Amino acid sequence: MALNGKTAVVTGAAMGIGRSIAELLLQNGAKVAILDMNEAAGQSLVETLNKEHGPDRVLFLLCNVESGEEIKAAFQKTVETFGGIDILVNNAGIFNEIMWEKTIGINLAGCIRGAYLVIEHMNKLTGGRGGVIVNVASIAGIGLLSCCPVYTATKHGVVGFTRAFAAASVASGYGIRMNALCPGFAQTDLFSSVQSRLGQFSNLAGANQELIEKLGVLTSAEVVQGFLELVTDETKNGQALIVLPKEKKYATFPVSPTD
Ligand SMILES: NC(=O)C1=CN([C@@H]2O[C@H](COP(=O)(O)OP(=O)(O)OC[C@H]3O[C@@H](n4cnc5c(N)ncnc54)[C@H](O)[C@@H]3O)[C@@H](O)[C@H]2O)C=CC1
Ligand SMILES: CC/C=C\C[C@H](O)C(=O)/C=C/C=C/C=C\C=C\[C@@H](O)C/C=C\CCC(=O)O
Repeated sequence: MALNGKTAVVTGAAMGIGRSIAELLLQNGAKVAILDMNEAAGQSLVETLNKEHGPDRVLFLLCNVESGEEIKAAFQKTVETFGGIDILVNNAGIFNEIMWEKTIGINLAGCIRGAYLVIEHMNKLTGGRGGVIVNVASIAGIGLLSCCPVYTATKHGVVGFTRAFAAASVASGYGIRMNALCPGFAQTDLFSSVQSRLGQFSNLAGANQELIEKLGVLTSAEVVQGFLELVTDETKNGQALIVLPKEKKYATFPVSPTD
């Protein structure tokens, strides 16, 4: 898929990794709808991006991914403004082992909500032109982080949903690909807040710090280096791309009887 002229929706794009993804898409010629619940940050970013890329390439829509109605309205406004949706990036996420139900509602349920609500705009069986969905999971969706079992569970859920949705879409003829981006630690507001949101297993903060020192910390710009291939390479479907400071690699999974 060539990006020039395509329309992308990025959730949680007012800052952090989502902002870097939106900027990369704009730099490659796409039009971008930025969905976020942080109105001040979203409006400020759009003003910046309008100056850099012109007034008709980027749109900010206030949207909480915990609400199906808000996602549905944002997708409809995007279609009315840009004429369709070719790319969805389910990026919005939080880290909070104390408010763990909220973490599940945003990281996993928010990702599923976005995917299921964008189908009507992409599905080739109902007049769509196909498309690609990238879910921002984490390397904690492949291995585990003992200090945060709920966050780990949400990201494992995102990876599992990605692989199963990708297979179902092919089997159904939707023409929609789905892949997961699985970064390691990255310097963002979420990362900075982790220590104060560890909850049940906050006693393991030291082990987490050792892991951070061992693996290093990515910038948001480094995180999205692998993102483009998940969108543009039409052979990538149901894949999970791990991005660490020293390497990028596709995760491998045990062969299952249903493969
Ligand atoms: N920072 C890190 O170390 C890593 C982050 N990730 C994942 O990357 C994604 C982005 O995280 P960061 O950029 O680090 O976080 P961040 O906190 O810097 O940015 C997250 C953005 O999402 C928005 N957001 C949060 N909840 C929302 C909701 N309910 N509805 C709409 N927008 C919402 C926030 O307002 C913010 O603009 C998350 O899914 C996170 O789990 C994955 C691996 C590593
Ligand atoms: C404590 C959580 C800190 C930040 C949250 C952030 O959003 C995030 O997701 C960071 C994840 C970082 C994980 C770093 C290392 C994980 C290591 C083990 O889980 C091994 C994982 C996978 C091995 C896969 C492989 O190498 O093939």
